[in-house]
Amino acid sequence: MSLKETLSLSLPQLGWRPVYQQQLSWDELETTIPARISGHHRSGYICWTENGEIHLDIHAKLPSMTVGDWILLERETHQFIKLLDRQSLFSRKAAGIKSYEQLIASNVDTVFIVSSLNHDFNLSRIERYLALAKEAQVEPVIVLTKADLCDDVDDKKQQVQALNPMLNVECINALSSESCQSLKPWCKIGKTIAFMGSSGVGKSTVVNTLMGSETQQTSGIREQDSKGRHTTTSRSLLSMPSGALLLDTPGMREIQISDCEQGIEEVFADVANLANKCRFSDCKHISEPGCAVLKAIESEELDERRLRNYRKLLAEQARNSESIAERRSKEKDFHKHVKSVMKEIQSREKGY
Ligand SMILES: Nc1nc2c(ncn2[C@@H]2O[C@H](COP(=O)(O)OP(=O)(O)OP(=O)(O)O)[C@@H](O)[C@H]2O)c(=O)[nH]1
Ligand SMILES: [Zn+2]
Repeated sequence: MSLKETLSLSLPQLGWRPVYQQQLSWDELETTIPARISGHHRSGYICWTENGEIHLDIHAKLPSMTVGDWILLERETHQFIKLLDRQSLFSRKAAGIKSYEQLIASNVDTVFIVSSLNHDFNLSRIERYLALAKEAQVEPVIVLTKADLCDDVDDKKQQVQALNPMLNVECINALSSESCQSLKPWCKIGKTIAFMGSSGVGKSTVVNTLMGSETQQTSGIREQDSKGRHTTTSRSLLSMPSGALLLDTPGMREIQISDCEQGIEEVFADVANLANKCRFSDCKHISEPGCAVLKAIESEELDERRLRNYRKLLAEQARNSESIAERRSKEKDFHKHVKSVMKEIQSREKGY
């Protein structure tokens, strides 16, 4: 482990706040320092502290951790002490397997769900990302890009707003710094932000515009290794000119719906509320008498597309969770098989 020179950010600039501080005992206040995981490599974690960067080697006693996590390190030796409770977590889970959870990102304050206003505009896709954000317990902001290429910006904005009147929806030209100013309220000092959205919608463009001229400097902070050579270490947490922290991992961009029922139920709370009013408690809303959902569609209170997407996402998340579970169990079987073969070889070698 070594302490390296890095951009020196104060604890509040790193996202530290009372909810983490409260988790420290009197003893820990004296003997430990807080550190935030800013990168993850095969051999270890890159941790940011108030006094610079620390590399934490992976060893068996470490819990499963991810970029964005807050941990405590022993003040002098920088030995790992504990992982602090997370405020939010993006992960992939497999249904029925408690121990299997692939962590993607934690302690994100705001996720920008990016969708473009041209031919990629798709309400169902936005709902899918909303479900992921809800499941992770992160505040979503819908960012509709390519406003400069769209003739009916207001109409499309209203369609998105109709998904939920409480939703924050911003329409921008991602190439214009002035236009991106509308995202600034979520990019304040110490706030951790992330981006989701399909390919080509303009995520990198928004990031580059928000980063301004500092992109190069921040995305690959150059540092010297012991021989004085310049090396670049990849980090997934980047400090932005506005003072916010951008959490950008490949996992975040590729995230799929799995074991996300809670998130889906929250995004489609209106459908669930209607379903509660159906005459039969096991109503499938297909052709049953007294179905409140079908009645709402008929009276145009509920968009049929929304019901279709609700069903589709529920089915998809069940399928994805199952396939993760299946793969996991095959992996386990394989490891068991390898172990038993190794045992047999060993006992043969010993001449039993
Ligand atoms: N005119 C205009 N072009 C935009 C806007 N946002 C993005 N673009 C263009 O759209 C293309 C794709 O943008 P990217 O930022 O690479 O999209 P992305 O979401 O990062 O895509 P991936 O990296 O594949 O995930 C680029 O050519 C951008 O210049 C916008 O608001 N207005
Ligand atoms: Zn019904």
